[in-house]
Amino acid sequence: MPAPPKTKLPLDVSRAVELPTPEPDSPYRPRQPYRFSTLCATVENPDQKDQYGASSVPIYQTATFKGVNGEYDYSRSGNPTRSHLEHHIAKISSAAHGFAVSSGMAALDTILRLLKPSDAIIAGDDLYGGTNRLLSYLQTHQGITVYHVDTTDPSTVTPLLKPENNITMVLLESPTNPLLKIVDIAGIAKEVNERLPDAIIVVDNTMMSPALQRPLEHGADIVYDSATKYLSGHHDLMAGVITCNRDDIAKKIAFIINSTGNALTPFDCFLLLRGTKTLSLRLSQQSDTASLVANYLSSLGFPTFYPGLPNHPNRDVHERISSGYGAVLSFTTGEKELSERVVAGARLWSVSVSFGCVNSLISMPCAMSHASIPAATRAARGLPEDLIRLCTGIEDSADLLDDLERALIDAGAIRRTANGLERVRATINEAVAKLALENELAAVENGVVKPHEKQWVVSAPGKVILFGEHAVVHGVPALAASLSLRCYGVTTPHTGTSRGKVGVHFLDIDAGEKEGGFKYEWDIEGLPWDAVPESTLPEGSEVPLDHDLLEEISRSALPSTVGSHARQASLAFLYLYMVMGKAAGLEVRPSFTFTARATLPVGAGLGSSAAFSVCAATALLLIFGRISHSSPSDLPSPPPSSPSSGSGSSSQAQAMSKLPKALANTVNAYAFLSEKILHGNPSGVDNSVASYGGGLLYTKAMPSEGKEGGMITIEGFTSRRFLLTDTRVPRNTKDLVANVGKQKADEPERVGKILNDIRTVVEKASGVLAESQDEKGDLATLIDENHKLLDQLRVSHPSLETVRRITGSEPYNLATKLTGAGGGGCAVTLIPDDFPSSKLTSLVALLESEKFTSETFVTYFTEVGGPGFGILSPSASSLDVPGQLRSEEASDTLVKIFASKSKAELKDWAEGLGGWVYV
Ligand SMILES: Nc1ncnc2c1ncn2[C@@H]1O[C@H](COP(=O)(O)OP(=O)(O)OP(=O)(O)O)[C@@H](O)[C@H]1O
Ligand SMILES: C[C@@](O)(CCO)CC(=O)[O-]
Repeated sequence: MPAPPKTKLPLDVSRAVELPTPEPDSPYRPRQPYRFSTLCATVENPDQKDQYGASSVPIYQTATFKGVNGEYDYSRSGNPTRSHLEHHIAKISSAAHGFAVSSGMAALDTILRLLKPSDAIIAGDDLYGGTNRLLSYLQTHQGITVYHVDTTDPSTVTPLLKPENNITMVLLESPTNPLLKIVDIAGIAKEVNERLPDAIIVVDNTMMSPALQRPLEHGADIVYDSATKYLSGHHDLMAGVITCNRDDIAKKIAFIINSTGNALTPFDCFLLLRGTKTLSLRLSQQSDTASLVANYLSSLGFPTFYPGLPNHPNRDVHERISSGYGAVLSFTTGEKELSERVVAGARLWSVSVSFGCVNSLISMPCAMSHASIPAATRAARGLPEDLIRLCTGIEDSADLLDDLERALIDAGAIRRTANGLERVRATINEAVAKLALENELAAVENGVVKPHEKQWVVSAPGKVILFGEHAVVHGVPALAASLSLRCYGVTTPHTGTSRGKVGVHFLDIDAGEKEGGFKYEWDIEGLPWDAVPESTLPEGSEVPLDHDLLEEISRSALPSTVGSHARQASLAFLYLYMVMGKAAGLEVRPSFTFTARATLPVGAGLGSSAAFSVCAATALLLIFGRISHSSPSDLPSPPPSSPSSGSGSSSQAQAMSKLPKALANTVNAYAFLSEKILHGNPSGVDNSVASYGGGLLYTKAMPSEGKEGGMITIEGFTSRRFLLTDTRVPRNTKDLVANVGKQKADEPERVGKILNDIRTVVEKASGVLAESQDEKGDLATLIDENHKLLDQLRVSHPSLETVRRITGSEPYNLATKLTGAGGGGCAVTLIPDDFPSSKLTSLVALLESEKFTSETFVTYFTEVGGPGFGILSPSASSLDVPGQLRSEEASDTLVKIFASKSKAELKDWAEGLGGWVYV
């Protein structure tokens, strides 16, 4: 186990003037300003000398003071014990002003009273339940708009910083609780100051305390702490502190505290002052222990969230403004019940809410501190139900580790083997695979091996849209989820005569599988590189498609004989290759073949184009070395969620992810470009589902209408059963989407009404799915309604009506609708939980005997809600030639096997290749 980093405690020379530094002993050996622990221990206010020289600040336990012109008259307005405390807190927080109130929430309430009705506030989407509750109250009772965005991704904040949004406050917290996500406080503060100079930046610093982080030094206007936690340290009082440098803000805060009467009582001020004297000492030991525990859990393969771990996302951002990693960490076990057993089994770790105490605590946030956030919102925000939070105290770290280990063993989360402790459950394999992938990526980054000299294997899921297809292109939300049917992509490095060429091999399309698919190679230098603009990656939430470049590639790189499926797919691949290639500016451009094959039916409405696009984007990002072992984020992420949705984008993916979210954002942004080539005017729902996986309520951004897009994860969808029927009637999404667009332009009123009706259906369906119960069968009615509305948009087809007739008739009585673009392709049928399997078998037989073209219908009974894109970890692969994927022979063998497997075998074969790492 690596030794934990020692917590560095800060030395801030810039504050020297304010410090009670003694006179220099001699001009040649001047004294340094006091270090932080000295500052903590030294309670000294030169303006308030004690009349008797008391070493400890006395408790002025009095409500009133006699006289008329004295400094104090009434303890609500001021009290000497409180003045001492406030001076001390300001001193250790690099602040000009400090205030002490009755709790952390009282501190936030005081700050939020600076807002006026119609003001708007930006806040994170991974907030403490109490903060969330207070913000929700302000929204409903005070006319304040709250934009919950993923503040760990600054690009979700920037688009909101417009004067018309009336943002007057930005509320940040870093690391967040309980997922320890890092927010770039300094970066966001700079951006806010530039764009909205009047907006106030508020930071909740409770997790770090002034010992490890002083946000006022990094652009914050107001900082508050729940002093119940580290500042007091003993869980024997409730208190909140507020610090700031601006006199105008301080004046208002003093006014609010005096008016509301929430100032801290004298006795609690005394206790808090006493606690702060040991702050530095406590947090130093607590952080060191947290680091040990985090490394221990992570080495066992538990997904562990702690900023001190080498792979913690944005660790570098944290290190820029903090001097330690804190004493809170969290981890998941993979199962809620397992986590419950671990928590119940701990002895030394007390089961308790809150943190910051000298005693170690263990809790399950979803059942405790975050229980006030509704379950659906928690899920949408990516808070795993099995998350365990640990807050380390000052006990001996060996005792704490021993106690935790016993709890993990007793709960069945780990077991002893001859080789030591081992995590029970298959997920240990994922951890190994991830480690191997990271090593491979590190080797690429360190120049040991060129990324295009390696063979990469990637995959991405197809999708089923349950509600809202077509309408989603025009701004209506859609409900969709990933499928276990996937597209797979393999890159094979070129050697010999193929060097200098880039090729594609699409095994599923045009010539078809039997003939070996479509194969083509281009002379890399012969491609129209001059047509690629210098920078095609502008700032903003969406990367636009360069139609001139597309036209040029189409004209000069593809002969007219290439069929439409292969033409579109080749165009999308070449476009991404050239855009990334130009940006990479390599002397020798990567020479390889990209081979694609899917278990999904191509062009049947199950998102084959998006799965293909995500595979191509991922493979190319790997080839160009753009996927590093530290998460890249050179493309903007998806749009932030709307205030009404109250949730961050793709947050489920984020919390559960093994591949970083920033990477998923980059993949998704490129895949969206490819989808624009394949679909013409896509909504982005298909590529988002293929990138992030799971179930999504997706809304497209409509900049022309000033509407922001967003997505939230939906759980209820993925626990249901669906039967998919492919009518085998070929259709083309691009044409169908264009046709609906034309109807909308020609008949705005008729189409506008249909779109509105679809919106109502989607809203009702989201409600039913969130309830997770559908006793009245509402979902079936809504499926039927949605199909009829799609029929009015002229995207149904007689073959789809045949599926509806069969599934809807006796004895089945099931609801069916088209899915995807319609015009043929697939239909989706909802199968109730209690639907007998014998009936299902006879229904499938009936459907599979039906046909519309020369091919009979094909049914799929596939799982929904699986992971997003995946990368095969090369060194964890169990290929015939283990660990030698780089050799030409091994590469060749891999593609040959890939092409030779039957569709039915492909999934198991690909999964059996070794360790896959997914989003
Ligand atoms: N496995 C694949 N190999 C190569 N190209 C593919 C593959 N799958 C899809 N494509 C590309 O995507 C196109 C199909 O896209 P289309 O949008 O019509 O169907 P879909 O994505 O399955 O349906 P929907 O968008 O309605 O869900 C193909 O013509 C081809 O260009
Ligand atoms: C028809 C459509 O709504 C779904 C295709 O799967 C198009 C899109 O959203 O891009």
